[in-house]
Amino acid sequence: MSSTLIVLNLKTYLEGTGEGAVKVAQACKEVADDSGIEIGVAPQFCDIYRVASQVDLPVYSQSLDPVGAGSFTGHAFAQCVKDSGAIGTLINHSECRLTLANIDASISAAKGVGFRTIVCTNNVATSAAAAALGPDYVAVEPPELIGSGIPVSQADPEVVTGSVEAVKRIDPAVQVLCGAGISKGEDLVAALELGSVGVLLASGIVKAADPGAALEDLVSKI
Ligand SMILES: O=C[C@H](O)COP(=O)(O)O
Repeated sequence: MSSTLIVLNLKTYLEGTGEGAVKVAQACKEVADDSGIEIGVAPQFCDIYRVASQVDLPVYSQSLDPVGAGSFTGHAFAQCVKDSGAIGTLINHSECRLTLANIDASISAAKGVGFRTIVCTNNVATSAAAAALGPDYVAVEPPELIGSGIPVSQADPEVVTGSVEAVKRIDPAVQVLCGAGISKGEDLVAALELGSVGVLLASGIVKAADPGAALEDLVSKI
C-alpha cells in the first residue's frame, strides 16, 4: 500500500438497512486492492457494524463524542464505536462541528481506544489550531465547496498549501488531507501535488451512477 489515503464519507446519502453502504464499501475494497491505495469508508453509525463485518476495509465513524460509559444519552461512545468495527473517526466535520474543547476531548477519547483521528477544518487558521491538538490527520475542506462538484484543488489551492505549511510548522507528524468537490483522477493528483497525502470525499462517488467506476477513475492517474 502507498501512503496515500482516500476516505469516502457516506454522510446520510444512503437509505435502507446498510446494503447500500456495504455495496459502496465493497467497491472501495476492490479499487483499493487493485490500486494499492488505502481507501477507508465512513458510513452512518447504524451501518458501521454491518459494513465492518462484511467488508475487509478500514471503517471510520463520521464523528465521535467525548464521553465515557455512563449517562450520556444520544452520544457516540468511543469503545462502542470501536466494538462495532471502526478503526478511526472523523472529528469536527463541517456538517457536525464541535467546540475547540470538544475537538480536543474527542481526539483523546478516540486515541484512548487506539483510533486513527481525522480532524476536519475549514481554513488555514483552523488547520493550524487542529494540528496543535495532535490528531493523525487534518482534513481541510472549505465549506462552500463541499458538495459543489468544484474541486478545492482547483478553486482554492492556497487553502491546501497553506494548511500543509501551517500544520507542518505546528507538528510535522500530523498529515494533511483535503476535500470538497473532489471526484476525478486529476483532482486526486492535484491534491497530492499541493502537498496533501490524500483526500476526504463524498458526493462525487456516493452519488455517481456507478460508484465503483467513479472510484476507478479517482485512482487512475497515480
Ligand atoms: O466529507 C467529505 C466532504 O465533506 C466532501 O464532500 P464532497 O466530496 O461531497 O464535496
